[in-house]
Amino acid sequence: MTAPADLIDRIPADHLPALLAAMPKAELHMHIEGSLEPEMIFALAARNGVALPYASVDALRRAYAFTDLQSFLDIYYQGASVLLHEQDFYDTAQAYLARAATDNVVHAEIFFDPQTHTARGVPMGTVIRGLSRACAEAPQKHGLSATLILCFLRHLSEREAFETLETALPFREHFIGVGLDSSEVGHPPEKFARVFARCRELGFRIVAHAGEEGPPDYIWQALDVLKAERIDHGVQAVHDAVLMRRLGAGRVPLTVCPLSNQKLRVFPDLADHNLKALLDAGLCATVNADDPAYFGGYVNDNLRAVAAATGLTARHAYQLAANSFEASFADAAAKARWREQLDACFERFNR
Ligand SMILES: Nc1ncnc2[nH]cnc12
Ligand SMILES: [Zn+2]
Repeated sequence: MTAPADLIDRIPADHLPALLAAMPKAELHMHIEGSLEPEMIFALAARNGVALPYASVDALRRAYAFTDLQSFLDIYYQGASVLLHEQDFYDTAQAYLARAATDNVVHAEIFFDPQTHTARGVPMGTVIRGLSRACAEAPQKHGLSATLILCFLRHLSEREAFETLETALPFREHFIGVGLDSSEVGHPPEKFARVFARCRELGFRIVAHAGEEGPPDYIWQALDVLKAERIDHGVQAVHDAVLMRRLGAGRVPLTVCPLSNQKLRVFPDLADHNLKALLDAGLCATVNADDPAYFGGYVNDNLRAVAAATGLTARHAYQLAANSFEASFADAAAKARWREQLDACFERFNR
């Protein structure tokens, strides 16, 4: 069943914030290291005896004044340095999953950056076991399903990516796919062509950050060279009409992160964000939090803010939730179940 358009259009506009919060949704673009709230960074630093270059939680929060992606990444990698033990990774994922459930997230595909940790001497197994245990418990504990996607850091070399893949393979049943993140400009997807070819041979799902700050050409490379099934961000696609047609015709999902784009000055004024244009062009765009602890909000905060700033309607809301299910790597039965929950939610708001 699909909620009929006229039913959706009868939902009063002032119900939209509540509808956005209540509707079931999948979150497909969030970095677990980016869910470390300042309080948790300080608590883990104390637990593990890690020295931080900030005197207090407030001082750390005051440092979150980013000018671009790199200015954020420098602080983000520093924050992740408090994660040392399997329990730290478990606690971090568990805190995110509990929070996501309150936003009516029914399914999460979670990025992790192993190189951030292995470079500090943390074993790969420590990272993956901790995160994976929290994901495995999520259905019972929080009523949502959760899986992991391993991301390669694109500012590092192809060789280091291959080494990371090798080190992670003994744990391959714990992650469903691979992605590409970190400093985009100057590190095009084609730098990792051979790594991703190997990952495809191994049967991993493929995603890549592209077109966050980088040009549309990076999105083409992610699609044609890496064979990415989803593009993370992708908002620069609007500058290439041929690419827009390709993304629309192929229903290639874009995992868009509005508050991230605002805070990293991709769209300094959220009113200028192009999410609505992407949706109205028929693209499979979704809304996600990226790094919620750093950018001022979780997925519902993103939905609420971008809807208010750009004038989204109930129909856009329905499309965003439906797109998030379509774009997920879950099986068809789960997708059909979530779609029914979505329709039931919209029907409740119509009464
Ligand atoms: N927005 C972002 N872009 C690239 N790499 C990231 N790692 C964490 N957040 C990221
Ligand atoms: Zn991201």
